[in-house]
Amino acid sequence: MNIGILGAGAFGTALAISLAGNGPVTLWARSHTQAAAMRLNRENAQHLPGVRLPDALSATSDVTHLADCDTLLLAVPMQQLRGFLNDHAQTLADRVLVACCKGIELDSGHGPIDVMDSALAHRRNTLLTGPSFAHDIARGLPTALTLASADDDLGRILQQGLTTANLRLYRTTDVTGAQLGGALKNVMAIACGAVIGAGLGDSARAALMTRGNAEMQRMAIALGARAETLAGLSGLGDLVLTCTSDQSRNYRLGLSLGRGESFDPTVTVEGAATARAVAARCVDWNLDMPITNAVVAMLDNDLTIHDAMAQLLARPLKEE
Ligand SMILES: NC(=O)C1=CN([C@@H]2O[C@H](COP(=O)(O)OP(=O)(O)OC[C@H]3O[C@@H](n4cnc5c(N)ncnc54)[C@H](O)[C@@H]3O)[C@@H](O)[C@H]2O)C=CC1
Ligand SMILES: O=C(CO)COP(=O)(O)O
Repeated sequence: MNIGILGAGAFGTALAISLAGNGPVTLWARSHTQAAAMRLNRENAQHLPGVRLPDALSATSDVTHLADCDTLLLAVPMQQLRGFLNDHAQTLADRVLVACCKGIELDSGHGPIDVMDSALAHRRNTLLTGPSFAHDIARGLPTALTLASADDDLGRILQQGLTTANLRLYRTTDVTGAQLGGALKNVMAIACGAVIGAGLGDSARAALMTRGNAEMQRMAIALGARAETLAGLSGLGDLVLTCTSDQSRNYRLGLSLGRGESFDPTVTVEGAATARAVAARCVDWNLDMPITNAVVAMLDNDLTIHDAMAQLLARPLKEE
């Protein structure tokens, strides 16, 4: 497998570092300056400082250097994915594509594979998702991820080719479940960060994670996912990681909301747009998504975390 990775942020770079242990990998950055600095300094100083880029990793900003790559990993943020696909349709044509982003597109309500399926003519579109912080992967720490492909034969090939010394891949054909698990856990991480930031305690966080998991399952199953996918790495696994670690940017945004502090708007926080994308559609989908709606209200400054918790606690009592 000849692998190229497009998007030289934290995640794309971390995956490139790990995959370079298997053989040559090309990492494409849209910025000439960034690619040149990575070649010169053997470091992605902007997104992954302090980690040496291995010799088997070639950094470039020239898409023609991807000509020999049969498999392309796309590591750009979710809301940029469609524009990126349109800009690079020629480069991406006839390759196996692996989206590495997590989220739901605001304009369409679609996840990464759905966006690729609608934007590109071909259908070899897959997704790599699951609990993994870029810094952990880049430092060679053990990580398990989910490779989602509707075509199981393709899934097996990718599972084999993208497994590395520290990345263990499981696979699923439930692309809907994998997309939604990875997207929705970020919304729950914002909520959990807000609870901890406001000093509401670990018990409240455990309640939110569990009810958040129920909310994720409800939506995913309504949209055709399998319940076991949501109980796997791409759902529960990533929910646990992201709701409990301040390595997570979504969780850190939540912490800031809970503390009444500002948050750097240039940081990639996928859960904010995803929460809005879901909240805008959950009435049409006939879905009860109280935590997601509370997150949107907090992001819009319509609710404090204390009011949001009071509202959630005051909901009608029900069976678990
Ligand atoms: N950082 C992490 O630990 C993990 C991130 N992810 C997912 O990976 C995706 C990317 O996140 P990060 O790499 O962390 O973000 P980042 O903020 O570190 O980097 C994003 C990169 O995308 C590039 N980019 C943005 N728009 C582009 C465009 N139109 N064309 C070309 N390049 C473009 C930026 O220049 C930047 O290099 C997100 O969906 C995130 O949820 C998934 C698992 C772990
Ligand atoms: O997806 C991630 C961990 O699996 C990364 O989380 P953040 O985007 O919140 O940093």
